[in-house]
Amino acid sequence: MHVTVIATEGLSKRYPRVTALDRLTVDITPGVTGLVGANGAGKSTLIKILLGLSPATEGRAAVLGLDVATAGAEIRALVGYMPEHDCLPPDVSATEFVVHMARMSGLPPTAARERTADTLRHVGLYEERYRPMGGYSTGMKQRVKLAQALVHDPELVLLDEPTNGLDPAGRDEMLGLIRRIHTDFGISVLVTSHLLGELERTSDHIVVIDGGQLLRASSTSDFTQATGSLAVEVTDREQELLALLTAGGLTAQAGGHLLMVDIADEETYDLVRDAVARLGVGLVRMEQRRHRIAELFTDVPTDYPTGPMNGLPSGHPSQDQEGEGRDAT
Ligand SMILES: Nc1ncnc2c1ncn2[C@@H]1O[C@H](COP(=O)(O)OP(=O)(O)OP(=O)(O)O)[C@@H](O)[C@H]1O
Repeated sequence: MHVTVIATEGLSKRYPRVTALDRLTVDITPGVTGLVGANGAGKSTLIKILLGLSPATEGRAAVLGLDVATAGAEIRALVGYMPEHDCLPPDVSATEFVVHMARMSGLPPTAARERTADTLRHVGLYEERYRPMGGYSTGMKQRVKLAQALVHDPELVLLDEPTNGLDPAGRDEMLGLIRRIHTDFGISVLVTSHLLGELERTSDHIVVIDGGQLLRASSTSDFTQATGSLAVEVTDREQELLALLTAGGLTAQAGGHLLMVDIADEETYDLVRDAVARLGVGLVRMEQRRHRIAELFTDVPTDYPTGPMNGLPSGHPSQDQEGEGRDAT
C-alpha cells in the first residue's frame, strides 16, 4: 500500500495563452479524494498529466510512486480513468466495449469477459448491457464509463466529473457507487467536480484548486469542522433566555423560538443547559450547526446557476456543460 497515491511538486502546465496549472504542490493519500474547482480550474489538465498523457511544463508528479514523466505506461496499467466527455461508440454494446477495454489492459479473453460481467453488474447495468450504447441514457453511459475504468482491477481510479449531466437521483447513485469503489474494493479514488456539496458527502479528503493553483487541501472533516453555532429551540421565553446567555458572556441571536448561539468552547453547552433549567422552559432541541464546505467560500458568484450549497471557490460561472440547471439540490 502506498502512503501517498499521488504527489505533485511545483507542477505547472502552461499553454501559450493560459496557465492551466500553476506550481501545484499536493499529496493525495489513499481513500476517496475530491478535487474541486470551477470549470477551467485545471482539473482535467492535472488528470492528463497524472496519466502521463500530457507533459508538465515544469515541476514533478508521481502516481503510486511512479514518475509521470517516464512511467506513463506503467501508471496507466495500474490506474483506471473515466474521461469527462462522452466517448462511447454508439453501435457497440456495453459488454463488447468493456471486454475490449479489458483486453487492451492486458487481460486474457476469459478473464476479460468475467471481469466485464462482474463490473457491469457492480455499476448496475444488467440486461441493457447487450444493447448498443447509442440508445443509453446519460446515467447508463456514465456507468459504462465507470465500468471500463474499473475492469482491470486498478489500484487507483481518476474520475473526471462523473456526475456530469445526471439528475439529482442519478447523481446520488453515482456518488454511492464511487464511495463503494473504495469501501468494497479498497481502490483509491480521485474524483473531480465543480460541485463542492457532492464531494463533501463522498470524499475523505478535499483538494480545492482555482486558476491552476492550490487553494486548500485537507480532510473533509476539517472542512466541515464544527466550529459553528449551536441551534437552541425552546418552547417559550426565548428573549429571556437570550438575555441570560448574553449576560453569561455568550454571543447569540434569537428568532422565533430558535436561538443561534456562537460556540465559544465546551462550556457553551453547559451555560445553555443551565440557563434553560433556570428559566424552567422546555428544550425542544439543541444541535450543533456544522459548517459545510461551500460556506467556507464567501465569494460565490451571483450569476452561477445553482444554489449556494454548490458554490464555487471563485467567479467562474459554468459555461460549457450540457447539464446546466441540474445542480438544484
Ligand atoms: N490543449 C489546450 N490548449 C490550450 N488551453 C487549454 C488546453 N487544455 C486546457 N486548456 C485551458 O487550460 C485551463 C484549464 O483547463 P481544464 O480542462 O484543465 O479545466 P477543468 O478544471 O478540467 O475544467 P472543465 O471541467 O471545464 O474541463 C482552461 O483555461 C482551458 O481553457
